[in-house]
Amino acid sequence: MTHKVFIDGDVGTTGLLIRKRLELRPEIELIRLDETVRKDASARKEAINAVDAVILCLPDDAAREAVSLVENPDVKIIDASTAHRVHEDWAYGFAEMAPGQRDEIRASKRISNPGCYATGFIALMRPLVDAGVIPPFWPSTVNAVSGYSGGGKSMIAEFEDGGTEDNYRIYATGLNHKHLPEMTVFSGLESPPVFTPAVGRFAQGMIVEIPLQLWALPDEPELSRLHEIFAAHYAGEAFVKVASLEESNATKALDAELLKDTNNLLIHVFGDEDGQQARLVAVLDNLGKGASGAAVQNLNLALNLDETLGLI
Ligand SMILES: NC(=O)C1=CN([C@@H]2O[C@H](COP(=O)(O)OP(=O)(O)OC[C@H]3O[C@@H](n4cnc5c(N)ncnc54)[C@H](OP(=O)(O)O)[C@@H]3O)[C@@H](O)[C@H]2O)C=CC1
Ligand SMILES: CC(=O)N[C@@H](CCC(=O)OP(=O)(O)O)C(=O)O
Repeated sequence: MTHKVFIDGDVGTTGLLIRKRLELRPEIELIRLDETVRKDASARKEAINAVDAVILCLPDDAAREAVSLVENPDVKIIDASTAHRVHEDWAYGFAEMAPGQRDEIRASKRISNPGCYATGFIALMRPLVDAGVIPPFWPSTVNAVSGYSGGGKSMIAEFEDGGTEDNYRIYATGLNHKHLPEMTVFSGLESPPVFTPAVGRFAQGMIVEIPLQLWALPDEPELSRLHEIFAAHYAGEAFVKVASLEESNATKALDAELLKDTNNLLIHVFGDEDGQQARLVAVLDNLGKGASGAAVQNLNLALNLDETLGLI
């Protein structure tokens, strides 16, 4: 049995990588629009309503427009944009986030693909909040650096065609990054973190990290307790791995490009010798587990296929 899939925006950064992954899959029949009509609403509407699943790889407004074109009650939509991430009728497409999330994705016809930074932050924060080690009122901070492909075609052109000489720059200085709503809702925290993103002169990959003063937390947890929580939470997961404390202890530096071209996310729990401070670190590919890999994982779930098909 084949499943018909339409990627709306399949020549963009995220869409193209999803297409490359799906083109190799015999059980997927990709419906494509000719270049001359790929932005034409009536051509898109016809494609959207003729398939089993649609993956939206569009700017937010175009994603909202695409959803308004749906008439087929059976079509499943996976939206890679920010438009529906905290919408209550949409399942948040982070299967590993919490017990029951994978089933919610499987059962839903509307799935939002998480933001790349949000994936790293929630992967680190949610298990600790659920375990009661970090209280919901905790005033959190998250620091991150992303490859420039995170800014889509325009940022890729900026870095590759001489539009900027920046090697590393911070941004979102107004503390208003678009991932903050999903970071807050799905971490279990009551207030948004202080989020300090940066972009570097490399195409793909990212590091997201949460610094913690362990002595200030209500139960003054030991590093090993945090590690135990992550190890138990992600046990058996194909795409989220937790480095052992020994490995983390031996890791003196970490490359943001470590997991590029994969759908993997690696967690390190680093700490100081006295057990007073921790750096919780997630490494992932902004275009992998942070975008196109996660979209393919969600598509597999939505179509009731093996979740790992077509992914490394
Ligand atoms: N890059 C990343 O790391 C991540 C991106 N995302 C999200 O995925 C979505 C796509 O991002 P990304 O691939 O980076 O962006 P790009 O700018 O690389 O691609 C967007 C594509 O959408 C096309 N497009 C724009 N408007 C329409 C329309 N009305 N109808 C049809 N196609 C249209 C663009 O056409 P044209 O080629 O003519 O400009 C372009 O090909 C965004 O919402 C983004 O926020 C999510 C996670 C990570
Ligand atoms: C480097 C860079 O600019 N990154 C993008 C986020 C990319 C991403 O994952 O965000 P969406 O899924 O919400 O598009 C940004 O900070 O806006």
